[in-house]
Amino acid sequence: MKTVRIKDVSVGQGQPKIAVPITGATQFEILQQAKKIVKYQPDLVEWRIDFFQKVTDKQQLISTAKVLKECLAGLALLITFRTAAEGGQLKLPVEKYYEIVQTIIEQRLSDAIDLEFYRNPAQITRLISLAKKEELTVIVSYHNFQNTPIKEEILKHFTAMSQSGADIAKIAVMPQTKVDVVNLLTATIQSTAVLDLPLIAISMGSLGKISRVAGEVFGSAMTFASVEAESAPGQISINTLRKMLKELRIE
Ligand SMILES: O=C1C[C@@](O)(C(=O)O)C[C@@H](O)[C@@H]1O
Repeated sequence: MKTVRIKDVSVGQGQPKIAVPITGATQFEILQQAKKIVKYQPDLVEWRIDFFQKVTDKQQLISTAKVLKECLAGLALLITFRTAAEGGQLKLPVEKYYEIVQTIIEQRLSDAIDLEFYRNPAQITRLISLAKKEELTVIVSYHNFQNTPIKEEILKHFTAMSQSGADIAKIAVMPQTKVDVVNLLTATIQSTAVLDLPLIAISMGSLGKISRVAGEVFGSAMTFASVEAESAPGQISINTLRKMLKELRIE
């Protein structure tokens, strides 16, 4: 599988890389969480800006990102605005979403950006190109907090995402049954065999926890862990996750 760099982190090779989300509502909370997270030295930090109360205030967004970057002392930063349509915290007109994402890219506020693949295709294509031009790594994503599509559909999602020009493709879905979890894992194995980009595949909730620890076996290149605050159901605390990833290493 092709590997992709986010800052100094090589994604798509070896153990899945650990990302820890920041979910603070205020700059104070964001920096408090960041300070705690830095102590655990994950591979990446994800700032979930849909949790940030001042996200629509451009100057606040820029200044908070700058202090956050300093606080992270060199750790790679991914910025994500998860829209309400895909399980995020804040309902905004979609135009505002494009505007916020554009600010992050143009101001180079992070090393990587999450772009929701199923927003307006022309806008997403434009933002992917812009991010590449500004040298941000692009993760295109699809989330479904209700259920897990059938295996053929997951394959179609990954294939379509791989053709978008993005660097990494991510799918996070909610299982209703054990078979849903297996289908996600199978679709991930099959997709990694034919697609030339790192994939991230997450089955959420307690039923899906296995997908968060077994990425090296099934072909998922990144996993999201918690330091106190979770950003999605089923996330495992970073210390536990580290032990499990180590145990499941393929020699
Ligand atoms: O896309 C993802 C994955 C995620 O939803 C999870 O299930 O761990 C957590 C989100 O913060 C992140 O943006």
